[in-house]
Amino acid sequence: MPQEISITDDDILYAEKILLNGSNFDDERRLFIKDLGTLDLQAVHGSGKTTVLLAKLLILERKLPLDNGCGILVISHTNAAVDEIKIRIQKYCPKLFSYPNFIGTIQSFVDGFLAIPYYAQWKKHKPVRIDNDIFNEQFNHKYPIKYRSGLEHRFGNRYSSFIEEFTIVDQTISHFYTKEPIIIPNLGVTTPTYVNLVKTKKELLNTGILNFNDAYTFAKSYLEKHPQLKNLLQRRFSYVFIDEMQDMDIHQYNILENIFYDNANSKSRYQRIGDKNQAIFNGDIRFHNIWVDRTKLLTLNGSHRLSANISDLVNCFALHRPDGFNVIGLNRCNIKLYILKYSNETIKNVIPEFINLIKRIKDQNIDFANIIKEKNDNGKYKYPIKVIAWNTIWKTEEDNNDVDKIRLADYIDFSSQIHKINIDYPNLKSYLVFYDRKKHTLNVIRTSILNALLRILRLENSTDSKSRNYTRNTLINKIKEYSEVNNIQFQEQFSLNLYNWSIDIVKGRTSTVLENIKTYIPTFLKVFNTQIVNSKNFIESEDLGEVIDLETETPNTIKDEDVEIEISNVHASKGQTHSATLYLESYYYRSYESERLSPQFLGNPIVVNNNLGVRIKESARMAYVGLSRPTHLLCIAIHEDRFNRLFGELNNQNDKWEIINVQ
Ligand SMILES: Nc1ncnc2c1ncn2[C@@H]1O[C@H](COP(=O)(O)OP(=O)(O)OP(=O)(O)O)[C@@H](O)[C@H]1O
Repeated sequence: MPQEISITDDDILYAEKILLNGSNFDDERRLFIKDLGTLDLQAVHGSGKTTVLLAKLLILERKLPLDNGCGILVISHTNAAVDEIKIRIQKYCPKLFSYPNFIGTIQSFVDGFLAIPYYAQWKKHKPVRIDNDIFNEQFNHKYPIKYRSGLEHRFGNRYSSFIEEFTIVDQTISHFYTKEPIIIPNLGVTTPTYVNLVKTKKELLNTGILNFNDAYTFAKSYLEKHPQLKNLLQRRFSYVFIDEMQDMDIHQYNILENIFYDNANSKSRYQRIGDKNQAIFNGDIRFHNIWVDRTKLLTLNGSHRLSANISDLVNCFALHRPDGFNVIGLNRCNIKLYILKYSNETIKNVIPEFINLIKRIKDQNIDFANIIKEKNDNGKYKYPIKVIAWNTIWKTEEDNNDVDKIRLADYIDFSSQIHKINIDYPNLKSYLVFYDRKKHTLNVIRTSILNALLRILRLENSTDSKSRNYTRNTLINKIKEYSEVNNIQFQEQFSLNLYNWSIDIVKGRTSTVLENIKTYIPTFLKVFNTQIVNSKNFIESEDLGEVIDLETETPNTIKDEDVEIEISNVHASKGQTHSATLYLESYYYRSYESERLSPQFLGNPIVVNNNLGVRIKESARMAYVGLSRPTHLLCIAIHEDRFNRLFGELNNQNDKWEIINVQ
């Protein structure tokens, strides 16, 4: 059994002083902080679940070292979440952040404690790399292109995930974790495509070029072959805390469960913390059924972040609604909820109107005026003002005139916001690596790829007299014309490629994209009656040379007098606390959040049953996360057509909402 530790009121007072700016933990939160047994904590948005975990860790630091060399394990999903823990408490916790304790991502835990030792035992050397990018680059390099094109054709968008999700079990292509055979339609196991797939994967495994999923394959095998390992890990880590549990994928969930719960036989105390309603990363609708609550389930219900107005609204979007579900907004701010009603003509005035509103409210509300100014030790705003949207995918030039597919880019003229990006990099790869990573839209990547294609055209100086003078727009027009003249779907495929490449780069699959673009270039050049001659070095060279590091450039912000706002997407705002948030409705799969969720905006809690569509569920989760960020001011931008059609019953006589017509 782990060493018994008791947490006193004095310990809690110590944590409050560091974390709470004069406030206190109430009984519900003290109950969790004091409890070191195996349990789940389901905590609603803004209830302070990160804060109570930090309190517990600050207190445990005072009790370290544990007896018998045992340690504490803290796991989160992303590096950003781990960094957040470090930023907030590392300076108070020198012991917690060193051996035998471990604080890191689920991937770093699995790599370090399971996959690498097992691989080293098997091969007598450590893996060369565990990294999707390098794996994909090497895979595409080794797997003959003639077979790859056939597979890409079969899998379409899913090709990259397929390459990362398979392993070899007895010469059979199988799922990396379940080890079940993967049936590839119309592909026999004796075909060269299949045989070479097996051969290439084996070669990479033997050399030690692994992807992230391979680490789970090895981890699982290690645990199966050495059952005593589980015991060793349980002894090593007496207390295990998993933050943002709802974001774990099923294989991550299972491996943790197997080691640290061990069918209730574990020596470790295992605490899982999260909010099922905020699962927007794994995108897995089944996840609600995967995370099975522990017998001991603690909850944090009140939201310290939200006011009653905001909380009452956000409650309506919660898909996971245990009996009596109701998030109480504990923040006493009484600012109304705002709708900014815009038209096609006034859409670009939505953000300026939001800025005006902030200025007005700050003149009337001293608390708001103070909170928007507050800064952290690192000089950044503690509670930033943000504009967020779900669909931040850049429109292609072709659908620019389609006013009914509104996305983030329609609300703001990015060309005036984005600083000059170098458009003359030394080689194709640089265009894929040095796009502006601070921007959360795909547009910057798409633009960078188009710039690279223009550069190739310039280098080729083809017989098409315009080649040297194309701009991104005229290039797209030329492709459109080519499709029409030849009566083929070239333009559609070109747009789809740009979209898929941009998405894959965001996901870190730069090497795969580079290979895909290289393969596509001859087809692209045919449009201009030319082929690769002068651009060969530009396409092949991979030396990134001395290029400015765009990571250090300023993020996407707009400053108007003393109001600074940041533009971002809903995913990136996860876990954040804003002082004011403007949520821009956006088009996704044939409709808008304001359409799919209009009953919820009007105050009706969502009813979860088997008839509830997948897109409605997705939209509800997105709205739940996005709308639950601000402490004070929540604005939602809705088009007047949708407002008039669906929100007619809201008007300014309402004591909760205020509707502003954007002029
Ligand atoms: N006990 C408390 N008293 C007062 N304020 C608190 C308390 N706990 C947390 N807060 C404040 O409430 C806000 C939200 O806290 P925190 O980020 O820990 O919540 P969370 O549950 O992790 O949020 P989410 O899951 O929605 O991202 C922060 O500004 C935090 O400082």
